[in-house]
Amino acid sequence: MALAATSEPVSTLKDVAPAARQPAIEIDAVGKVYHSSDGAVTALGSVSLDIYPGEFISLLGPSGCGKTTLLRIVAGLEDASTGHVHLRGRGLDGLGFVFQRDVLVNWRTIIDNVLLPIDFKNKKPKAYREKAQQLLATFGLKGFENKRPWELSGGMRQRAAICRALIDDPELLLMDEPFGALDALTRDELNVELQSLWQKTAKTALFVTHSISEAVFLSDRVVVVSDKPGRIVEVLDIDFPRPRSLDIREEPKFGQYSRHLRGLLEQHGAFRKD
Ligand SMILES: Nc1ncnc2c1ncn2[C@@H]1O[C@H](COP(=O)(O)OP(=O)(O)OP(=O)(O)O)[C@@H](O)[C@H]1O
Repeated sequence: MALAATSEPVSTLKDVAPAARQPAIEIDAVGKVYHSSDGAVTALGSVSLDIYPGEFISLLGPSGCGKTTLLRIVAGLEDASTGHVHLRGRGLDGLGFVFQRDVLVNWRTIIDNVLLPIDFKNKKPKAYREKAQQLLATFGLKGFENKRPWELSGGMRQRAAICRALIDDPELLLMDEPFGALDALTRDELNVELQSLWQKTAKTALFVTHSISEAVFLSDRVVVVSDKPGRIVEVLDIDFPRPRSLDIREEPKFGQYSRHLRGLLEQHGAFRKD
């Protein structure tokens, strides 16, 4: 395990057969400048990263460093000012997105919220209803299909939002701090459920978080992004076998990874002294 900070981002994947080495997501020198009434804000410097099929990658960085911006550019919700993103496979049609807040539609039932992407894509919801029911059952929401979002807890709503992201069987799962607003126990529970689902379905996952331990627990690689304008300062391989239980957080290696990442975040602006 090499934990030394490097100035060059590392984006190679070990132990992968050459045929599988085509990235699922290629982020090539992506930069973003926002123009507002207060002037120009450079949210992202120049970010390059290759993400391989079936990888679980976390973006970890200080508030405002451009993590959401990068995710939105990958999802095609935002244009890059410079550089480009290339998605293999189904492209944007193969994306599932889970936002910071669940953004469920209050006037739709839970199952109809899960079916929303199917409606948007003008596919026949009937064919997907059984799948929606299965997904909701997998995420502990059996019996809540016909409730409205306000009748569910925050954790349950976020589970429903994950089901919605999965309904059209995406190849790429983009998640923007999906568990940030949840209590610690629910967050742990959902981390384990997410890992299990990701392992079963072999999706490529790009996950934004502020939590060092969540990033280490879930990821194959943790990408550390510097303070605004965001750039990659290091990509850390997390070498724990899968499936991982929450007990790995007690292991010395987990502590080493966490300390190393905390040190990088301190160096790169996560803990301001002002
Ligand atoms: N639409 C916009 N117009 C102008 N500035 C924006 C816009 N969206 C984001 N920004 C600015 O770009 C920078 C990066 O924002 P972004 O939301 O990507 O950061 P982040 O790392 O996801 O933050 P957080 O972790 O707090 O969610 C911030 O300074 C933000 O104020």
